[in-house]
This record gives sequence, C-alpha cells and structure tokens, in this order.
Amino acid sequence: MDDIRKLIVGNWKMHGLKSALDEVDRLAELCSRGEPKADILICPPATLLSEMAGPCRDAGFFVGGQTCHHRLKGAYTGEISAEMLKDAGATHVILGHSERRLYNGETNEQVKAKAEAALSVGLIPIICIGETRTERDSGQAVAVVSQFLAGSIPDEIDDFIISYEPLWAIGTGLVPTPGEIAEIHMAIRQRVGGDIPILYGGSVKPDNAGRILSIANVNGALVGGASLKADDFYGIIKSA
Ligand SMILES: O=C(CO)COP(=O)(O)O
Repeated sequence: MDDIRKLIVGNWKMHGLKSALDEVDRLAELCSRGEPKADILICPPATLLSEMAGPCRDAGFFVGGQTCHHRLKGAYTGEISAEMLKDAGATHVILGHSERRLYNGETNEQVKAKAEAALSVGLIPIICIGETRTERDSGQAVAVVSQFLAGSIPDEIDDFIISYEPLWAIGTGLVPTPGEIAEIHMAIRQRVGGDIPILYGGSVKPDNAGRILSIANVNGALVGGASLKADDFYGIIKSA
C-alpha cells in the first residue's frame, strides 16, 4: 500500500560515541525547518539509547534497538532484553539483520522468538530479510525472501515491519534495479497483507532515495552509512 506513511530508519550499527548526540541535535534543527513527511527512527548502539531518547522524543523522532534477546530476563551475560530497550525509551527493534544472521548465527527461529519477546513488551519489530548475490544470480531471490518470511514472522501478529535488505547491496554502493525491488516488495506484500510497512535497505543515499522511495510497496528505508551524518540522513528524509 502506498498510502502508508513513509518510515526512514537510521541503523547506526556499531558506530557512535556520546559525541554522536550532536548529530541528533543537527537533524532536529534540519527537520524543524519544514515538517518532515516521513516518520524518523534512529537505532543507535544500546549504550546511547537512554541518552538519545529524550532529545529524539522532543524532536518527534522514534528511537529503537538493533537487536534483543528472546527472553525477557535471566542469566544471559552481555545480552539486552526487549523490556530493557523499552525501558530505555525504544519503540522499535531491528531483528534478524543479515550482519547478526552472519556473525552471530541468528536463525529464523531465533528471530521469530525475539519478535515475540519484542511484541510482548510493546516494541514493534523490524524484521530483516534478503538474498545473497549468488541467490539472486541463480534466480532464487523471491524464493529465499519467502522462506525468510515464513520462518521469522510470529503467527497472528499484525504490528510489525519488514525490511528487505539484499545482502549484496549493504555497504557496497550497489542497488537492485527498480524492477527488482518492486518484484520483491510485491512478493512480500502478497504474503503480509496491505497494512504492514515494507522498507528497503542497502546503499540508500540522498541521491538515490527519491527513486527508491517512489517504487510501489516501498514504505520507507533502512539506512546504514548515510544515517550517521545528519545532513546525509536529512537528504534521504527530504526525498520521502
Ligand atoms: O544494513 C543496512 C541498514 O540496516 C544498510 O547499510 P548501508 O546503507 O550502509 O548500505
């Protein structure tokens, strides 16, 4: 559905010391010059979440986590629970990002359990899915994405967000053609129904955001590198 309000998400990944709060101030200043037509969500490292929640709320931005544990509490050294994210001011949590699937071995089953934990405390999960270059080149992109969807979305929920992030487009400057994005987003739309926002992620920049965000069933963007500097991120927000 193209009448879903666009959502532009900044995934800061493992970037950002306290000095990054200046970028939030700068973004707030840029956005205050004109009413943004998109919702804005920043997902900083967990260490910055509490401190960023206040300034973000004042500026009308949401803040979110980058992952959470599937249990709400317990003896899990180094982990962070959905409830802790919520307590720190988060409204959303990114789950199943390909970097976590790759480096932390996250499976669809774990992503699904994490999404259930997030939903149980009122956080909106942003579930990431996407194919590798090899899978795309062998014509399996739609099938791979469908498998991710079938495996990682909890049953009977209607408050979640999907982000399609082809692995080969993350941090590479490569972007699928509009037709390729449209095909995958349509396949996702058919699976999740009309009201679920579907984001695109992977090398979204100020100079290609307008083109990407105008593709059917693209309801927003999940932005990595270009979300770290307020001016770049605002360039994307403006395109929405
Ligand atoms: O992984 C991404 C967002 O989650 C995309 O990262 P880039 O925008 O740096 O390609």
